[in-house]
Amino acid sequence: MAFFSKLKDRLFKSSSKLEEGLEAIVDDGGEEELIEANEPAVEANATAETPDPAPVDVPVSVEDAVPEPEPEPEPEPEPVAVVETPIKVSPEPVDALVDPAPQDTAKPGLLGRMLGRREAQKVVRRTVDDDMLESLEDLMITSDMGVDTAMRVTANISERYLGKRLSVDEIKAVLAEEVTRIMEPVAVPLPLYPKRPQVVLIVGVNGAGKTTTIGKLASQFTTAGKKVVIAAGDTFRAAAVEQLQVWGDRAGVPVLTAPEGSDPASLAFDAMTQAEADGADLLMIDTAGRLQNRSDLMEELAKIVRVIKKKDDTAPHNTLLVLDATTGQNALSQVGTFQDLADVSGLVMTKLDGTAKGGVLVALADKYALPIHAIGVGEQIDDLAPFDPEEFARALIGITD
Ligand SMILES: Nc1nc2c(ncn2[C@@H]2O[C@H](COP(=O)(O)OP(=O)(O)OP(=O)(O)O)[C@@H](O)[C@H]2O)c(=O)[nH]1
Repeated sequence: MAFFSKLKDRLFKSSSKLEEGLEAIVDDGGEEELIEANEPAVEANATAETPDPAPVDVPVSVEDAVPEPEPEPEPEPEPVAVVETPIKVSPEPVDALVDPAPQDTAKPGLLGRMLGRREAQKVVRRTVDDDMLESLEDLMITSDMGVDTAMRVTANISERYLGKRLSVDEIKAVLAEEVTRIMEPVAVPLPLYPKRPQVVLIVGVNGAGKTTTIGKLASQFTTAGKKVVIAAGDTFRAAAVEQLQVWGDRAGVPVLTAPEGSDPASLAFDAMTQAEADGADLLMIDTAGRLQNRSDLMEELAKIVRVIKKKDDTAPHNTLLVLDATTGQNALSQVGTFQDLADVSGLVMTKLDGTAKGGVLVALADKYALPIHAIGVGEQIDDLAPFDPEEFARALIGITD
């Protein structure tokens, strides 16, 4: 199955919520129209404003991302976007002006057919006015896209379409275009640097999906030919360490552990030593997610960073915050909290499958503009996908091909 339809199927809860809302908005005050097949609803110049889709994979350059104190002996670094490896989708153009799903078809009469008239279709359209825009704004807010985003998107729609008549499918296309535009700048694959080992610190609350994401990433990096080492930094929870070992086995990657209750910073230091000795390309360090005791966690993370820096003062090279999409608006506040605790460099959003809260990604992008490196769409090892803004927008809004 193509990944696009997979994501669409998995985001169905978000999309069906939006879809039902849009249908209700258009039905409320909309009127049925008979249109010629493929007749545009609004002037062609509206499409002229459609932005060109940005390239999906935009690796961050090494120079920009990691200040190197000494020049590397290697030739000019080539950032490798590991999350783009397994699945590649070609974005499809958003055609805002064609109503692709007629609800009914009226056959032309004999005379019409003899004169070669095209088939007419029935479609319900509603005039874009203040009431309609307000309903649209409310729908976006209840779909977790955030108040600011909802206001901005409806303002854009108002500017382009006020007074024009749009069908559900046409509004969906316009919305997908707007969401794509917001998401494009944050769609940045996890960068790989020539620095060995590249140290990736994984942070996030318990249950967000850190262990699973580390396992999935380790598998993808390994498939991409990278040597990976994992450090089980949540030393206070034996179950967490065991789970990480299970994922390490699945990915074929060694997991370094320390006795229960021992200092996570000391494990991080040992892991650095071993990763260096092994010539590992990547060291992924899991961390605890006990937000209940914030100051302890802050101290723990700060200490891990301090000892890592003793080995390599440019490390950690990435601090990934793993967020659970099912927590909706809570994911937003977690970003704020973890930005205070650690220097978050990018996000992975898990559990986008089977949630009606996928819209929170739009609010996150709009508010924090942090790179979204990948999304989790299931519990299996392959269920980590590159973040493709257009694909996401179409899946979120429920556009069918
Ligand atoms: N459906 C779905 N489930 C996921 C995804 N990612 C993780 N999970 C599930 O979420 C639960 C928690 O995942 P973990 O990886 O253990 O989360 P954690 O952050 O390491 O949690 P702690 O070990 O408690 O710190 C597990 O049951 C995972 O299978 C995803 O993308 N989709």
